[in-house]
Amino acid sequence: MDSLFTDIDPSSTPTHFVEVLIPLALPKNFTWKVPPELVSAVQPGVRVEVVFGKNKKYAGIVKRVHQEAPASFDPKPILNVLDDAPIVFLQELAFWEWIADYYMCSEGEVMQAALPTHFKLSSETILLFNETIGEDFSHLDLDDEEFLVAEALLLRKELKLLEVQQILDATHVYPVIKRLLEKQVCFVWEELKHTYKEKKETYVHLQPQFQQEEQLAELMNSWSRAPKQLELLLAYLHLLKTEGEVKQSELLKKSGASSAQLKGLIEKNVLWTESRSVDRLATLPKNIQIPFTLSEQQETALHSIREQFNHKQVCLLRGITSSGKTLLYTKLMEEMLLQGKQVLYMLPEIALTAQVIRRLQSYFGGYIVIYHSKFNSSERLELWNKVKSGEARIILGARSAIFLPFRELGLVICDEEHDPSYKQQDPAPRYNARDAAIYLASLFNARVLLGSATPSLESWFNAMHGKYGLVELSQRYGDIQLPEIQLVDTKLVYTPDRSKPIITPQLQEAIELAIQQNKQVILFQNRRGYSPYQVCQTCGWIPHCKNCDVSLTFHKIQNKLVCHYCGTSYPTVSVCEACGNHQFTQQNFGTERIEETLQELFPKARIARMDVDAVKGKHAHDALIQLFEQHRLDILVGTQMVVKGLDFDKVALVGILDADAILGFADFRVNERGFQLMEQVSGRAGRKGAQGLVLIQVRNLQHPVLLLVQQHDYKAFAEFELNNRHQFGYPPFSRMIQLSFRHKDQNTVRQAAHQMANWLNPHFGQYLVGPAAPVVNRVRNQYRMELVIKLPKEAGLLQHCKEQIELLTAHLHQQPPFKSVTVIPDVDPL
Ligand SMILES: Nc1ncnc2c1ncn2[C@@H]1O[C@H](COP(=O)(O)OP(=O)(O)OP(=O)(O)O)[C@@H](O)[C@H]1O
Ligand SMILES: [Zn+2]
Repeated sequence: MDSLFTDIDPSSTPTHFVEVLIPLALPKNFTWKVPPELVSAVQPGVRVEVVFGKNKKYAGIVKRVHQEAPASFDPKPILNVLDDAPIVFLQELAFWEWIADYYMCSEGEVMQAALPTHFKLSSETILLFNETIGEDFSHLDLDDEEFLVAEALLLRKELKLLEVQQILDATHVYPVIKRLLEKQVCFVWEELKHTYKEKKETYVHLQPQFQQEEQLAELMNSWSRAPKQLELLLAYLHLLKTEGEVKQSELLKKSGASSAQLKGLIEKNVLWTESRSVDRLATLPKNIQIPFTLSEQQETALHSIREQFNHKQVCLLRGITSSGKTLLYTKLMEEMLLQGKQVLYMLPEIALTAQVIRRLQSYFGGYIVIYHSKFNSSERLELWNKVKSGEARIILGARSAIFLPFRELGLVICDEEHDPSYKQQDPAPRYNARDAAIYLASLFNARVLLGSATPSLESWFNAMHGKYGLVELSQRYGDIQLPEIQLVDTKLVYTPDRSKPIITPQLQEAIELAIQQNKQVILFQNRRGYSPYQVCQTCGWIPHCKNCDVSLTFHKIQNKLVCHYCGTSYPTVSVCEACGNHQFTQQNFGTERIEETLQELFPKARIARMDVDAVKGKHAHDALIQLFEQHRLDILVGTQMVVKGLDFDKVALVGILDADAILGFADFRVNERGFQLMEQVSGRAGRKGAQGLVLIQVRNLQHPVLLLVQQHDYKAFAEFELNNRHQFGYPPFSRMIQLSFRHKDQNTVRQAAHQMANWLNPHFGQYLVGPAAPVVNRVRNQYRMELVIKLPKEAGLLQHCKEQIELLTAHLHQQPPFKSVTVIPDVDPL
């Protein structure tokens, strides 16, 4: 794909122009002129240095080289070409264009999201000195200019690109920086979003000369008189086989050997050790080892998927919880690997746990690489290059992995395809990775497998109407029954202050029984913190955030009130600001309070909480999962986090503590979300051995969704809910675009939203909903209004509507009072 523009002849006279993407939200791409001496170096996908605006410089990406002089202005020349070969392929450029177009943002914004930091340079960029390089640059082969900047970096530790400009002749800066980055003299500074500590671990490897079986056998034969060493080596080989790679700590534990004995083997040049960050991309041997065979049902399903792929690009696999969907994916991945194709395997971010990673690594060794948001920029770059070169073959990643530079993509697997976290909310591009992946795959003529026990209604609808293929797995692996679901009526439970009971007697009994039988329990509540709000007992006053229009959540452990929208925390209140009274009640309950209650009820049980407060950073999350997996915990209480794709053997009981809160949400997707959540969390129970039990605590027992969850009847649910959607013209029967208006003044934002609605009215009047203030109408001191357009699925209508919105937004911004109103379009909002 590294194709050059072959029709460009540098000696010919016509002027060449380039359309360049720069990382800004511009209404359209800009054009620059190519000076004759640079013509031979420009091609789509390379970076060029350009000046934009008064004096801002950017490294932009060439999208197109052409000879059509712009009619209305004389373009400035590009200053430099930074890359010899394209850093992105033509497919990426086409993909970015599609995303920008479909999700209504600029290609520059897509580029900003897609590229590793390392590639993104602008006048604002800050360079950080790489301390590990030391003070001696002699081995780095720096030229004079590189040396000058390296010296300055050593001295100052960080430099703005503008400052580098002052050090060097201004025309040279970007190419010099590019080379210094490649030589790792410096890094591009990026805002550190995750401040967890890097965790180091020592890994043990076999020296290459013993990786051949014969040599190894010979070595072990010669050791008959060194049993301890032999034992150590055997333990090593065993761990290698089961775990994929060997940690020093585990090896010593398993073999019972001492560090001195291990050191002996290292000195003998049999083993070697390496200390690396746990997240660092593992360099496992490249081999495939798939130790299981599919059940008859799984085999049939695999067959059907292949069959569907013969004539459909996308296939939906609906397999009930614990039916073994992962194993089907594994077989398909193996096939792709053997054909020399790449596979993108997507999972929601929080499902990307060590449990999943370890399993896949044991099947595919070094063929598999992992990509998620916790990686730092050099790791991302390393991975980027591995994908681009084709070395990485199976890419396991979260949403943003769709932006990697695939070379020969053959298959995309989107697991838990219904998961809302595939949709990026902020900032632009507000894409849905599942849907975007389907477009991406089409550029490669690759296939897409969507998998879920509870598919989104959009995908189900597409499968029902033949747009996608459909394959089903309707039995759990090992023919275990789906768990029995019982409803517990919380109205019948007395509490002194007439609040909702946290743990009903029935649930308490079931937990006791499970623990007695040496089983585990998962409890689900979709609220974190201690209590969602405190209410003044006398006048009903509730403490609110000063920046947002929401009540504050009490966090008992920190002893603070926290706003879950902007993150601001406040001291707890003891005096009502309205009436001066001192008595408050805690309304409802979050995970913190449940944990506290459990500790009182089950003082001997080992209890842990899994929510974003309890597991800051990925390691804490993984550590908890491991504790639970090893049965060093009895009860796990958590939010959404406990729902995603976890596979534990010993969970006999699942409790859903407040189903009314799940089903009482004001959103047209509430039933769908409720069904998915309850079915998925139920699915954690009884995966191995005996049938599990689920208790759902609820007031409104008559809710139709509950009955369907109880019967595990996804199809009936889908039919019921599709009926509702049809009646009210919601997706999948329409396409939605949501316009969000934000401004610090409430009147201005209201007027702007109404103005926009009036303008849209003649064309789209019958499809407009609102404008209206959302439930939380002020966040971070910005007032919000929303206008929703529900478009019938008619050819051309969506495009026409997007064009109108863009036009009218520009128009709105020309009206003086609305100049600074932010208008955010969101296509297919979730
Ligand atoms: N053919 C098989 N051989 C051995 N074990 C299997 C087989 N199929 C499934 N299993 C086991 O059954 C369990 C459930 O499989 P898996 O996790 O793939 O289910 P799933 O369909 O992804 O469920 P969920 O949607 O709940 O995540 C796993 O522990 C898996 O190893
Ligand atoms: Zn707030």
